[in-house]
Amino acid sequence: MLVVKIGGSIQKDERDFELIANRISQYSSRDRTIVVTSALKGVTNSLIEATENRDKAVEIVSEIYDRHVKLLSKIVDGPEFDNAFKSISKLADELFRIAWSIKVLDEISARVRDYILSFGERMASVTLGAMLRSRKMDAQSYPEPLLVTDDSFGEANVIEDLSAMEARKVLDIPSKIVVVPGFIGKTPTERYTTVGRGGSDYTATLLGKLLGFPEVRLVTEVPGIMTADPRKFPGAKTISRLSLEEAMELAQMGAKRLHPRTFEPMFDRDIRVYIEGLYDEGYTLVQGTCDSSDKLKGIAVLDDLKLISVESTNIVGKIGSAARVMEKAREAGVNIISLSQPASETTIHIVVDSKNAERLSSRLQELRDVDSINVQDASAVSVVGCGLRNKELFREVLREASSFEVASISRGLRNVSATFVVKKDEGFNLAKDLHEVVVKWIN
Ligand SMILES: Nc1ncnc2c1ncn2[C@@H]1O[C@H](COP(=O)(O)OP(=O)(O)O)[C@@H](O)[C@H]1O
Ligand SMILES: N[C@@H](CC(=O)OP(=O)(O)O)C(=O)O
Repeated sequence: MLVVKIGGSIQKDERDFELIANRISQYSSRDRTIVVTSALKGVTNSLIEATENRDKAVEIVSEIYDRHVKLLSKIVDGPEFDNAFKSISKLADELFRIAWSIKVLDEISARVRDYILSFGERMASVTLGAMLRSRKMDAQSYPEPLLVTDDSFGEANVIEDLSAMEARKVLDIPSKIVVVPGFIGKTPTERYTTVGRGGSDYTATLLGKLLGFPEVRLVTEVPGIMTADPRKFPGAKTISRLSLEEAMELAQMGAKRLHPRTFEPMFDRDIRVYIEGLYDEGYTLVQGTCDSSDKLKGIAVLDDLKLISVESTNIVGKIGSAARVMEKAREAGVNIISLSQPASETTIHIVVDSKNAERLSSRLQELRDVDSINVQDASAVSVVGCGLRNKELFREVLREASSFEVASISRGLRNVSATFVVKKDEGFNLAKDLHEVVVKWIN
């Protein structure tokens, strides 16, 4: 029994669906398969645009509907086409009605936004299921969420015991393959929610856990998790195996745009997760914890950040000074990406997303006892690998970093990562140098 997740990046055209059908056929011939699908490539972004540019919402929905119908006409035949066309048109009618209302009212709530986003994955699961059936595969679509969540719309938290009951419903469906939507959930009162961008990866691993399936496969456009983003680092190589700690660190820092919680369900469960390419052979296996053969695995770069330095000689030794700074971040609703303070306690460095910097720094100005607040462009470059626990390897990484003006160094989960905060214009060069060290040590 296995879960196979089909990413949005590989759902563009007929050729993609031909390859997807072959891949699913290969896995389902060996075992019962739950297929988790993302929305077609770009559809979630278009739906988000509809919620933001509300005067264009109807037009955008119309394009999304046309795209699904055109695709269906190419990949689905006969009576399967008629059924799928009816289901997609019914979903589109519902979506058109919401698009009209947000256009007319020019207003939207977080709940309605998630409701709108849910259509991407629901339409995709109808499309993919119909395509498989039209190829005489024993498949069924179940285009409703299996995850039950709280009502934190946009980043909903999964309620595992209720989700497990909901998820088991698919086991009663007699087909060998069941296609379900990723990314979306519903509250116990049946409101649609979403679990955050990239959430289909997380849906797949979570279903693996909830259904007790030992294997999860995330099929995507790159042949596995690579030593760096291949679009920016042409020398990036596929990582053959990642320990759970390494995978969690890389996911948190945005590698393969994985949902940060993708690997959480693997804790204390014996689940193997493969990240594999649709077009090129190659995969990454995520399994187990660090072992002695693990060296360095990859780098990740966050390069649209701001470093906010709060300086004051009045806060030295005062209990609660750091807490007051953090409280301002909480009040402003700003996530802190990295944080450091020297032992002299004269400065607190906070790294945040650029878009949040102004909001936080203006809140920080309200603090008494602060001499100055400086804001500068920054990048955070992280190296990941269990080998960083080894002094020799860590020294080699530090040697590379020492050619740059490093504002702070911090270590991640179980010391398997090290993050260097530097000026934005130095970020790429540091990443390039560290990537060379990683590629030298990758095993
Ligand atoms: N370390 C990395 N390894 C692999 N891909 C990466 C990495 N960092 C960034 N990426 C990018 O992630 C993209 C795949 O993620 P995504 O578009 O979310 O796929 P999917 O839609 O299939 O889930 C790739 O196009 C790649 O450029
Ligand atoms: N469609 C959602 C969920 C998802 O996981 O997509 P993808 O598999 O394309 O990363 C998103 O774009 O965030």
